[in-house]
Amino acid sequence: MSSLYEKIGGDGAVNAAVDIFYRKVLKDDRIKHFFDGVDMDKQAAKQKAFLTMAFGGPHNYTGEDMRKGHAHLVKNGLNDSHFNAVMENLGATLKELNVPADLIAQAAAIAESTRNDVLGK
Ligand code: HEM
Repeated sequence: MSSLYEKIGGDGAVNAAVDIFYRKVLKDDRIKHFFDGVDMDKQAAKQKAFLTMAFGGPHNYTGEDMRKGHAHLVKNGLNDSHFNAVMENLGATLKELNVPADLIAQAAAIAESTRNDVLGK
């Protein structure tokens, strides 16, 4: 037992979290419009990538990738308030899965570390 990713439950936990997290995001009036026209089924790999990153698991994304991947959203107004909403949904998802609070805080800190890249700052 070492990384946060393993402590949270590895690949199995990511799969469980993906469904709950995206159901929340797509219901959230503050941010759902950013996902208009994004085929969420085809996005399965990307959804998993998001959560794997937040859990500190193995992924191949750099900060530059996050910048490029969200640049079109920033052009459409993506800002801190939307980032905060995603963080809220992430925390609520992990809580629902009974992830201990200290691990939720660690996942939040990792997701938070991508803020400037995601928002193109
Ligand atoms: C918490 C930090 C975030 C992380 C770690 C993250 C991670 C990712 C990753 C890994 C992808 C896939 C990139 C690719 O392979 O092309 C992605 C795509 C996407 N993200 Fe994020 N993201 C974050 C924040 C946000 C926020 C705040 C929003 C909007 C409210 C958002 C909306 C999207 C959308 C709509 C896509 C799909 C873009 C497309 O394919 O057109 N993300 N994100």
